[in-house]
Amino acid sequence: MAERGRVQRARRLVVKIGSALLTDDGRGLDVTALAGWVDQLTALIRDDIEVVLVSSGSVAEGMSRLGWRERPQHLHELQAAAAVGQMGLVQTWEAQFKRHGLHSAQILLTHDDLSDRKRYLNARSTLRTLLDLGVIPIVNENDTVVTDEIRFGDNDTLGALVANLVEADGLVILTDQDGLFDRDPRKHADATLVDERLASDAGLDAMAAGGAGMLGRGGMQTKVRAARLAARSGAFTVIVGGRLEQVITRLRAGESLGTLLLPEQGRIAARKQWLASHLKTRGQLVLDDGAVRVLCQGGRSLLPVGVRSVTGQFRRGEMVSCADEFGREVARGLVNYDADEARAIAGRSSDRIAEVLGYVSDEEMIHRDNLVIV
Ligand SMILES: Nc1ncnc2c1ncn2[C@@H]1O[C@H](COP(=O)(O)OP(=O)(O)O)[C@@H](O)[C@H]1O
Ligand SMILES: N[C@@H](CCC(=O)OP(=O)(O)O)C(=O)O
Repeated sequence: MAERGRVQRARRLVVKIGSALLTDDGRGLDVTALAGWVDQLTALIRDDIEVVLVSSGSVAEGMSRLGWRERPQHLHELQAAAAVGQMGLVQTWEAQFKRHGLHSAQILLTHDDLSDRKRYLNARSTLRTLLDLGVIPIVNENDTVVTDEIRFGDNDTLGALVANLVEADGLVILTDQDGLFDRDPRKHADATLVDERLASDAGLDAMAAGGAGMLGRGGMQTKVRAARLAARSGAFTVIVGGRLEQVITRLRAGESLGTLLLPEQGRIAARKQWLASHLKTRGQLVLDDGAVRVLCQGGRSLLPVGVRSVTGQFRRGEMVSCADEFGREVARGLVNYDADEARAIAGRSSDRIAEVLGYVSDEEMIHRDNLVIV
């Protein structure tokens, strides 16, 4: 109960909606329900809360459009269904947000996009730019091209990774049950709803052991796992019934709906710990005194102008060490430019990056969120 204020205070949320909810249990896109969620999300956005939507439903909607009653066995059929269904999904989301004068954008990701450092930073910059522009990113797995080796597998995991990517305060998972119960409520009529736990609580696994619904992929197991992943960047997770009247608005008002799974540490501490665990550095940036001072005071990004020299070979997104003029390490961080580019823009002001490189991917050499002082 005590922690519900976190949901009220959140400034950036990832909201994931499952297949059964979106497609009215496989009968086809539930436009009325979708419109209801869009109305509530729009109210959040008007309140200056940034929202990224993770929408499942492409396979379920594709099956419904193609008149398939049973989930196909072959991967290429599933992928074909996803391709058909994704059209309907994005069209419907777009039309609904347009009613409120809001733009939306389709983002299809594969696991590779988030495991490759460079693509990770690109995905992150694009999502951030969309949020800055007031556009609602609508994310799904790129089902048409994924194979088993490169799939997230379920959108709960994808939702958590997106929450890590955009450093969301929280992940809200809308599903067809009112939340996480102590046992599968489809099989046990006396199951009781779990209100609040630490995401790391080992007792949650046994509760979530029942499988998924007909249309979903992961059931509660993937939702609990997603909550643990989200907790790694300090985000809370709410698992809640998407059919509850005004569910998003009521959560936002602090009402105790669904199950709240909490991280053990705050967002910034979690991120810094994650960064600090990257032991291997690929190169070194030697900073001038001004830059060293600014970084050590904390909370500031490293700009190219403060870099005197660059050693080593590294790529955008890799970890580099930052040292003062005497070679003493002062910080580490994920660098926004390849080594050759970093050399070319070192010592220059950010507004000259375009002139030197022909493009600007970021104004900072290392963004403050990706920097840890040592
Ligand atoms: N302990 C539990 N509490 C709630 N639901 C559970 C539990 N164990 C298993 N389930 C099942 O998980 C299903 C939701 O997961 P899933 O079908 O993957 O939905 P979604 O499409 O929303 O991701 C529920 O319909 C429920 O039957
Ligand atoms: N990318 C798939 C998502 C599958 C999935 O995870 O479904 P769900 O468990 O309902 O969130 C689709 O759009 O059908």
